[in-house]
Amino acid sequence: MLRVTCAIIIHNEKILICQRSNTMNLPLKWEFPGGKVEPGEDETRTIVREIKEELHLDIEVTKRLQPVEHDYPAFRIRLVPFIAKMIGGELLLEEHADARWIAVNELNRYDWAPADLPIVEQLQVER
Ligand SMILES: Nc1nc2c([nH]c(=O)n2[C@H]2C[C@H](O)[C@@H](COP(=O)(O)OP(=O)(O)OP(=O)(O)O)O2)c(=O)[nH]1
Repeated sequence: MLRVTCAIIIHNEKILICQRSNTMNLPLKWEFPGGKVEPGEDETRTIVREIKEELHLDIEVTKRLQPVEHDYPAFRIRLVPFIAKMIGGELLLEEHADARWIAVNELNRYDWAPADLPIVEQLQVER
């Protein structure tokens, strides 16, 4: 099973969502940014590292949400979501096609990676 972390980054009451590029797996799907946990790596460390590498942002994790398990045709994923706040840096996209700061009530306007749908639902309920 592929272990992946993702971050729901909050800043000025908006959430950062990112669109996967054409060349990535799940092309042009929207996601919460993050990436694969490396062997022996702590998940919190993974998410802080990935957000810095991919977006040039500094984050502080405030909460870990319930992990989601999802079966894609070619692999199975365990996606661990973290709520985080932006504490520094300036957004610069290293890998993604697009990124937007949006309100919670705009989440359902986007074409999400299937594994993210339970997280999107959870965020809307908790609002
Ligand atoms: N980052 C991220 N990946 C997600 C999400 N939902 C989802 O199904 N995925 C899938 C897409 C990919 O198959 C996998 C994560 O791969 P990735 O390409 O983002 O991770 P990475 O940066 O560590 O990978 P790599 O480029 O080093 O190979 O998880 C999500 O919300 N965020």
